[in-house]
Amino acid sequence: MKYYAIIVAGGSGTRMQTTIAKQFLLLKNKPVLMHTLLAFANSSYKPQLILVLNANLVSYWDELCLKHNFDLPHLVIAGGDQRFHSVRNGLMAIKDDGIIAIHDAVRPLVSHKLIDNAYQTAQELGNAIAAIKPSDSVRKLLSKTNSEIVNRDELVLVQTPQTFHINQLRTAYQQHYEPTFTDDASVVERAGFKINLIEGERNNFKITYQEDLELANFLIK
Ligand SMILES: Nc1ccn([C@@H]2O[C@H](COP(=O)(O)OP(=O)(O)OP(=O)(O)O)[C@@H](O)[C@H]2O)c(=O)n1
Ligand SMILES: C[C@](O)(CO)[C@H](O)COP(=O)(O)O
Repeated sequence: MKYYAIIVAGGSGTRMQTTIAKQFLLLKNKPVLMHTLLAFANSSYKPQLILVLNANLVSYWDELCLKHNFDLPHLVIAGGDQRFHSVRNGLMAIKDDGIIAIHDAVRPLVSHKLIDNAYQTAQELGNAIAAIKPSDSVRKLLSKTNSEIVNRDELVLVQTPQTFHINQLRTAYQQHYEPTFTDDASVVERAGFKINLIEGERNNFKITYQEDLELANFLIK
């Protein structure tokens, strides 16, 4: 069986409001993205790595690799307008069958235990989607001035890795893009496949705002 990981890093990080996109910012003297690639490279499944980047930033990435002596083998693919298009571009680079994990470049604290569980469960069940239970209370906005409580026991917060038999993901990504496709599970579910949740990790948060980067700097080893 062949194992792959697509690390999506084609976004512009608008919510972070930094000049350099968040995936290139330094965490313990190394770009966020390098920590993420190393997490997958060091997992038991040793996946082949596919890195999706904004086409305009490929030479910048090459410079960063030289500067940080980063020589981990990986294939670089140009991203697209939305995360959906970036994943699809990465997927098109793979011709074989096997098991594929899709992971946000900006979740560098993902553990080897979670990565290994994701590959193993997807191999057995077709897919595996990391998720955690909300620890805050949750309310639904009804209007600008009105809201109502939601039963949080019926909700989970979805993370990556989202891991699939490649054929399942290929079938799903033949669909046209829809704004509700905010992750890979939503695309695969729309194609008619059952989604299998696995236990995610609280530390596997998505670096989105400045405070997330500060917390990641504190936690990363
Ligand atoms: N066209 C896009 C958009 C997003 N991503 C990637 O998808 C992951 C999750 O997206 P998000 O955290 O929303 O990143 P950005 O889109 O960069 O952030 P923002 O929404 O704040 O602009 C990130 O690793 C991001 O680089 C991507 O590969 N291609
Ligand atoms: C894929 C994801 O990280 C799962 O939580 C999330 O859906 C990405 O959403 P964003 O709109 O790209 O931040």
